[in-house]
Amino acid sequence: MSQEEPILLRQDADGVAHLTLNRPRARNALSRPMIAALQKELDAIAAAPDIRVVVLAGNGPAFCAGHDLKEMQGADYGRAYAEELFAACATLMERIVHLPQPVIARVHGIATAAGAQLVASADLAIAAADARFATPGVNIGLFCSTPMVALSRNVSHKHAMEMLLTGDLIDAPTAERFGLINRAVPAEELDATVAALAAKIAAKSRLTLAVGKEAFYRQAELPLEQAYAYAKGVMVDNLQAKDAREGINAFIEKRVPVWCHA
Ligand SMILES: C/C=C/C(=O)SCCNC(=O)CCNC(=O)[C@H](O)C(C)(C)COP(=O)(O)OP(=O)(O)OC[C@H]1O[C@@H](n2cnc3c(N)ncnc32)[C@H](O)[C@@H]1OP(=O)(O)O
Repeated sequence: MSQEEPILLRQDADGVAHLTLNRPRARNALSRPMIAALQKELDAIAAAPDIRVVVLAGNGPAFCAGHDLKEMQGADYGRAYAEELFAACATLMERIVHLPQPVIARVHGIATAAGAQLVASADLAIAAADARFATPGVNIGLFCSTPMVALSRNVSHKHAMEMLLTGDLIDAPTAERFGLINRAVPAEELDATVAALAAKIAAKSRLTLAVGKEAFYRQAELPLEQAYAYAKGVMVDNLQAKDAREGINAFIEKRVPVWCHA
């Protein structure tokens, strides 16, 4: 794949796919072609039986500086352009949440606005200790309404409001405290930490990961009683799967499971 492509894809032998935003000179600003390319790769990954985990990263000095403000200006801030842009962005974020494979955001540098939204939409996020995050739309008169959807589902009400209303950059330890990321690690440990996390998850059954990820998001939207009823159904179905039987048998027989959906 050419280095000029907006999205780079690399797949490791252990089932880990690496998706890299690749507009470093524009700090990986999410242009329409960039969003379309990312959507296309994720759609293909969703159907790929040999991919079990996805790592999302940015090339160059930043993870992602949000939507492409020059593209917006070039489109004269038109309503039709905006409708298409924000619909595509929402579809992209939903694609990440509904992807059968877990997604890990590997964050370095800056993650702002739609870049912070990507981090919040990922299932897991590991950041370099010097990474910084913000929803700075409020500073340019464009409130981060779509990033708000993912942000408010990840960090507390007051932390989300603080980020959205001030637009201030927060550092990685603060992002960890807010719950926007799992961990902040020294920059030189970022790749090893992400690789270890990805490998640990990639060793599980692909089916079990997909069942669990879908169940997590669906139950979170339900009232308690319905959530338990739904989760009960998921467990009943899950127990019928060959991988559940194999995992339980392997435990009892004190051996490593051999997944059917490896
Ligand atoms: C609902 C959601 C809304 C949104 O997503 S709105 C977007 C909100 N995003 C922002 O407000 C962030 C804007 N960018 C910045 O504040 C800074 O950049 C950074 C802190 C991310 C990085 O700073 P540094 O490393 O010093 O780079 P640099 O010189 O500012 O930028 C390098 C080149 O990248 C272009 N660029 C940066 N961000 C964007 C962007 N979001 N859209 C379009 N271009 C961008 C610049 O203009 C410049 O370009 P040139 O070299 O031609 O001067």
